[in-house]
Amino acid sequence: MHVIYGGTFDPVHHGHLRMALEVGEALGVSQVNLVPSHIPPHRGDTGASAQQRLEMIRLAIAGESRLVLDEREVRREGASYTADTLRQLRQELGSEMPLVMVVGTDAFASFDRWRDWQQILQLAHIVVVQRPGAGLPEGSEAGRLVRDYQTASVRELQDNPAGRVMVLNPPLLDISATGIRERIAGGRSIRYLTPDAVWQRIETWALYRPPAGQG
Ligand SMILES: Nc1ncnc2c1ncn2[C@@H]1O[C@H](COP(=O)(O)OP(=O)(O)OP(=O)(O)O)[C@@H](O)[C@H]1O
Ligand SMILES: O=C(O)c1ccc[n+]([C@@H]2O[C@H](COP(=O)([O-])O)[C@@H](O)[C@H]2O)c1
Repeated sequence: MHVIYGGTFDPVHHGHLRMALEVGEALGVSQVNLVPSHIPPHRGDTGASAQQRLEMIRLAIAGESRLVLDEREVRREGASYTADTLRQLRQELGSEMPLVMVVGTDAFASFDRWRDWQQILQLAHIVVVQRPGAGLPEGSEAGRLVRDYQTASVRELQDNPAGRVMVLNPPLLDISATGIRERIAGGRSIRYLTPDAVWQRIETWALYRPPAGQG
């Protein structure tokens, strides 16, 4: 089973890293592949460049063999559409290998506005991770997919290449990249929200600070 976990990672933090390990363990895989977006299709500018976000992930996962950095979206450049990434992976992995995309409920809530979203389920399974405070809106397509496709067992993901939706409820850390950027902008500490090597790099690069004169 090949598991990918996409995100903006602006910056990567302990919430992402713990969630990746929890999901990897729940699915019984030895690796979870982190796929940072080059340009997230649905957001404004990122605070850190794509290369800086890659480097922070490298620092965060150094020495952790269960977490792997997949740089394909940054190398592809342009807007990063998940459907493109999954098509590329499907070609590489062949038609039989189970392919899983992990996504939090906050991001999955807008799934029916993702490019080629109907094709995504033909390419991969989706594991939806329930984030506290981020439910799936009543009557939304995302909510319907969870209800209609929801599968009970990891076994079903293993036995099929794509097309199942599974909801997981692992213990999560209440950390967001927005909270980290806001703390820095407000002159507060972000220590212990992200690995020390990432925290130090953010300091060195002076990321996420307000432009001079506005701080
Ligand atoms: N603390 C967390 N625990 C579990 N999953 C998380 C956590 N933070 C983010 N995620 C999930 O990680 C993926 C990538 O998220 P993203 O890079 O946007 O991080 P974020 O912290 O939500 O950032 P932002 O605050 O900028 O939106 C999404 O699927 C999101 O649901
Ligand atoms: O492909 C799309 O249209 C699309 C739209 C919104 C989000 N996504 C993906 O969802 C993942 C989480 O997004 P985000 O904004 O929480 O970082 C990330 O891998 C994005 O590329 C993808």
